Amino acid sequence: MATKKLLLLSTGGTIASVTSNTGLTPGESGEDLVQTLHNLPYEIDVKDILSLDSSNIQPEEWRLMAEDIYQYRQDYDGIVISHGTDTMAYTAAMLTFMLQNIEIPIVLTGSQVPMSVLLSDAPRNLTLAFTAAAKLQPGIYLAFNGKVMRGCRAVKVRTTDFDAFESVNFPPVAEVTSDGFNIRTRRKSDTKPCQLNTKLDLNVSLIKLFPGFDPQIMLAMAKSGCHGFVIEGYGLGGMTFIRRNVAAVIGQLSRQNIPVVAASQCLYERSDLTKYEVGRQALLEGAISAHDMTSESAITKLMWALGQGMDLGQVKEFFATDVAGEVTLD
Ligand SMILES: NC(=O)C[C@H](N)C(=O)O
Repeated sequence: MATKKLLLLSTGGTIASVTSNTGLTPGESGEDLVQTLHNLPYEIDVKDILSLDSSNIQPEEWRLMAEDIYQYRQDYDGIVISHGTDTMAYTAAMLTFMLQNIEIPIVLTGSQVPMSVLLSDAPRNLTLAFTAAAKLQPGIYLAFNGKVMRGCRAVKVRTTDFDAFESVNFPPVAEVTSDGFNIRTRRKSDTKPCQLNTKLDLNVSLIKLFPGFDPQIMLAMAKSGCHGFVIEGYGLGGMTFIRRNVAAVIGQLSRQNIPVVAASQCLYERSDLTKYEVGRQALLEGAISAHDMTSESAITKLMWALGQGMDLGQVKEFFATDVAGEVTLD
């Protein structure tokens, strides 16, 4: 079998960070990272495209990554992106929407400890990412601490522990066990060609409900240009309706063609607005269920949907569609 040809796009993050007077900051190149790995049975090219802590990664950087992936996808069997962990799940979710039907595996990874530090988790995460990029079917993935998950299901759940990410509401696609690289789940492959689409509407907001939240703020935000909301409600997606009537505000926003997606503050399982009165009122007023999507996927999906010029009805339909494995619809 021919040796797989892989590309590393390095973007910074802790994995590439060095100590400075102003705190840990990216300073190592992709070549530095790859050189610390030994005996990888792949041909690896490297391009340094960014050198940022991922807290500084924003839609402009998502676009750059998506464009580079799109440009190089036919020259490589797989692409690895080294990236800070803080916003990696958002990047992974957004790339899922920007690069639908991608023809090769794209695997994001990073580390909790810089590559240059003894006992860092970087070498094994990067090795795992290259393995996943060589072996998995096409798609956008995140590889960390022995697990590879769908990018659109990943959530950062720990700030310092090596086990920083979890695959939420969907099992990891692959895991490292004593048998080696174990692929657990496969998805029906699409044969449609990949389309790069980086149009986004950034005028969106992600709100976490708390007792006492005044929903009038959402109307003020809409007035000053907010085009869509994701609200993390309680439990199955419940929203307050006495005194501070969130459901009624959702109705007002819906009548202005402004979508409100109802997600849950609970990390696991799903939002279901049909069960309780506090959910049904919101549903009747036009709330759109995020089902079992992560908030990272819900907000990036909304940015992308509005970027396509979708109206409220189309956004509703789009959220009832599984684009790339980000949602379970029953
Ligand atoms: N572990 C990390 O990579 C955290 C770092 N602040 C980043 O996201 O770039």
